[in-house]
Amino acid sequence: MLLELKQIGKTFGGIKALTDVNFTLDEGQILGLIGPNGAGKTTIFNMITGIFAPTTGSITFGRTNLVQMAPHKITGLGIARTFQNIRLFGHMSALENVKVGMHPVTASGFWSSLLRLPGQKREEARVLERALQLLEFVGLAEFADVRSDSLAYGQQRRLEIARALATSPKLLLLDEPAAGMIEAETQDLMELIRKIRDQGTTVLLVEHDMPLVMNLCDKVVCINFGVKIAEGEPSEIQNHPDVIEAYLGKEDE
Ligand SMILES: Nc1ncnc2c1ncn2[C@@H]1O[C@H](COP(=O)(O)OP(=O)(O)OP(=O)(O)O)[C@@H](O)[C@H]1O
Repeated sequence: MLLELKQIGKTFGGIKALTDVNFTLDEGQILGLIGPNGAGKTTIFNMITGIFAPTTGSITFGRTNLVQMAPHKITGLGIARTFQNIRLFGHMSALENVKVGMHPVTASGFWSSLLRLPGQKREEARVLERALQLLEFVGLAEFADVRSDSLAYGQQRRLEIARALATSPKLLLLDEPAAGMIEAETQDLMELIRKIRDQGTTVLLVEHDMPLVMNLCDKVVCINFGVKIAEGEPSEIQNHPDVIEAYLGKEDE
C-alpha cells in the first residue's frame, strides 16, 4: 500500500468539508476521485500535499505519517501535483517551466551557484537533459523554446504534468487534468496518464470527465457532501445507485 487515508475529517470554521473518509491506494494503481462540486475532493489533495492538516484522522505515505508535515518535505518524499487552474509561468519557455519544477530536487547550493564551480555546471547539464527528456515524454519536445502562454490549452496542461514529474514523484496527484479539453486532447491525456503509470508513478486523479475516469482508473472513490458513498472498480461505480443519484444522475439532467 502506497497511500492510506484513515478516518479523515476536515472542518473549516464550523463547516464539515469531510467526514470519516477512508481509502487506500496501491503502488501502480490509477485511482479516480469523483463527486459533485464542493464534495471535498480538492480538500483531500490539499491535505495529502500538506497545504493544511486534517482535523481528524491520519494520512500515511509508505510508512510515513504526512499529517503536520510541511509541503516541501512531502514533495521530497515523492508526491507531486497539478492544480485545477493552469499555473505555468506564462512568460517563460516550456523548457524553463520544467526546469523550475526540478528546483526542489537539485542539489547545488548558493555558493557553488554563485562561483559556478564544476559541480554546478554538471548539475546544470543534468537538469537540462532531464527537462528535455520530460518534454519529450509528454510530447512537447519541439516546443521547448516556445513561451508557455503561446502553447495550445491541451499542451499547457501537458506541460504542467511534465513540471510535476520533474521531481520524479512516486505519487502524482492530478486535479481535473481534462478540464476544458476537447475530445482529441482528452484521448492524448489518457495515453499520457497510462504511460506515467507504466513507468512507475502511481496516480490519484480528481476528474469530472466520466468516460476518462471509467476508461482509465483501476479503482474509483466517490465522495458526496464530504462523505465517501462508494468505492470500487469503474463498472461497480457506474452502476452504484448512490453514485447515479449523487453525481451521474445530476449530470444527465
Ligand atoms: N480553505 C477553505 N476554507 C473554507 N472552506 C473551504 C476551504 N477549502 C474548501 N472549503 C469548503 O470545503 C468544501 C469542499 O470543497 P472542495 O474544493 O474540496 O470541493 P471539490 O470536491 O474539490 O469541488 P470541485 O469539484 O468544485 O472542485 C466546500 O464546501 C468548500 O467551500
